[in-house]
Amino acid sequence: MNDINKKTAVKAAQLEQILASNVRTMLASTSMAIILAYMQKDNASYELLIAWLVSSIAINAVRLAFTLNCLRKPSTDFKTIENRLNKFRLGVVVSSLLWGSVSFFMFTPDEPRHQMFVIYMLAGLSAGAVVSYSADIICAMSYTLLSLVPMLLRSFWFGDEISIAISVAGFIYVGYMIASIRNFNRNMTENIMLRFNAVKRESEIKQLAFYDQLTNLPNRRLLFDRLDHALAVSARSGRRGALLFLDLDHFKMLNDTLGHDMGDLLLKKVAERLLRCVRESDTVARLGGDEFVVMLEDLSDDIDEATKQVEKVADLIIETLNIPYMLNTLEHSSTPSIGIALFGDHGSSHEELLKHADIAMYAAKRAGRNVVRHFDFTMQEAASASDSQATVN
Ligand SMILES: Nc1nc2c(ncn2[C@@H]2O[C@H](COP(=O)(O)OP(=O)(O)OP(=O)(O)O)[C@@H](O)[C@H]2O)c(=O)[nH]1
Repeated sequence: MNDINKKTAVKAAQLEQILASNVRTMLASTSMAIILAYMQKDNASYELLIAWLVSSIAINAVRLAFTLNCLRKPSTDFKTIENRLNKFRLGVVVSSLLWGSVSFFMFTPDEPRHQMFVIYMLAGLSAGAVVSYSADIICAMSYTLLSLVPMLLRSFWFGDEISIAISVAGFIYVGYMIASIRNFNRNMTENIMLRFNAVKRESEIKQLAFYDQLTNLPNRRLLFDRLDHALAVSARSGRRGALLFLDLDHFKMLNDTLGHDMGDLLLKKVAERLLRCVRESDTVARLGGDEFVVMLEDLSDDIDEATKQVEKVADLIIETLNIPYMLNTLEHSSTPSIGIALFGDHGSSHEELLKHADIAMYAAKRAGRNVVRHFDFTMQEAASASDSQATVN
């Protein structure tokens, strides 16, 4: 997992967290703006108060609409996430500047109760910001500092003894808040990384358990899983399916003459070509060595029609795999032998189907290779007879 994925995961989680709490925050902030404006109606210029209130409500409405839009259309793209985070931060800065501006026109040293009320409101708001915005240190810090500190400074310079005491207490409070924001933010980032690493490990384990490491195709275990599912679906719907068992001809010779690495390269190229021959809903698996299996699903319910459909794919595979390969600088020709077994007609369990497709593939080898053979039960008798012959000998 690369750095960009890690960064994206962290930023996405940060954004998700701040967006999730922002609807509540916007409603609380708007209510507090209305209450504050009402309470200060006799202590500030009426025009300024109305302008401030309207601006606060407008910016909160824009931020709310932005939040709802992001929540409705989540993104996993790094650039989009970063862009949204920056816009969100801009909204936070504008909001906190508006709250900070309160210190210029709602500063009432002659009305200590009102003065305390304003400071109490701003402190409450910034405490809310620690909870809501700590996932992003820039949002949390700017909200706390820009909204509360201007009022504390004014109280300190222009207030009486009690205002100065409140201001000093306020600065201690801001110091605690900054420490909390940093702790919360560090813990959250660590949590995100732990979650991210756990997901990454899980996907690596799945990859090892269910996929072939050389070609990245599903392995035998995943093929059987999908085959069991496909057989159940086919039995219910009546739509047929098929297994194509494919073995490369004289693959050993390539290994012996050009080396194992060239053999590996051919196997990878064969896997790529096979994937191009089938629909996305079909499965191409590697059983091991030079053996591949293609599982076709959702074929016609009519046996003749289904047989034609499978033959068409098998012919396409033969044609595609017969095209010479470039193995580094060497041109190499390879052919496959293919055996076909149809769901239901040639077996109703994964073991049976695979065995029958394998028997058909051996019939294709015996027929001279680079051909397709359909399974029929006489092949099985022949295979059993030759097995018993081998045992007797
Ligand atoms: N390069 C490479 N070779 C492998 C791998 N796994 C198995 N093999 C080799 O694949 C070859 C399989 O050969 P076979 O299918 O038995 O024989 P063949 O030469 O293809 O002959 P026919 O199948 O009868 O046409 C053996 O030489 C194995 O050692 C692998 O992961 N990479």
